[in-house]
Amino acid sequence: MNKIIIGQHYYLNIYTKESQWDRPDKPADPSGNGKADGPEEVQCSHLLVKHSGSRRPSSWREENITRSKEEALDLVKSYREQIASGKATFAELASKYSDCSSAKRGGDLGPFSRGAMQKPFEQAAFALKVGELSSPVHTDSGIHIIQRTA
Ligand SMILES: O=C(N[C@H](Cc1nc2ccccc2[nH]1)C(=O)O)c1cc2ccccc2s1
Repeated sequence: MNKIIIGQHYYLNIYTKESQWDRPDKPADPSGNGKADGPEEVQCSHLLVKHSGSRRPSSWREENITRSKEEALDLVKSYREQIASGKATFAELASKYSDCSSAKRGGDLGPFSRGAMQKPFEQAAFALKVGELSSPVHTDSGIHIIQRTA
């Protein structure tokens, strides 16, 4: 049976919310990258392909978007392959083909924190490492490829 030691102190890291019995050997890191919950803010670029089921099936490049969801997914996969293989840069393809107005900035959305973007987009973006390319992400806007840049 485990002995219970009445009154033994334990140590709580107020930044990462982690607790331990042993006395910490260095001060807690207050910089918020205690890694317990990931980054507070990320910066991403994205390439959006809208389809007939998109919340707003219109964009700077096409007044009335009629492609099917399946066609949109095929396009997104081909763009992802061109970027991953180095045949084209993210910014080149986003500025040519993204149905988001951020196309004018090579797809750059700027820095954002949680709560700013549609949930599926946020979840994918905050799970990426810097430089990483997402798999296709579905939101009410359409289908996205996301690249975390910071
Ligand atoms: O919501 C926007 N654009 C929508 C399409 C869209 N839907 C999104 C959903 C999640 C993340 C980005 C998204 N962009 C549109 O043009 O119909 C944004 C455009 C821009 C431009 C610059 C910076 C942020 C944003 S967010």
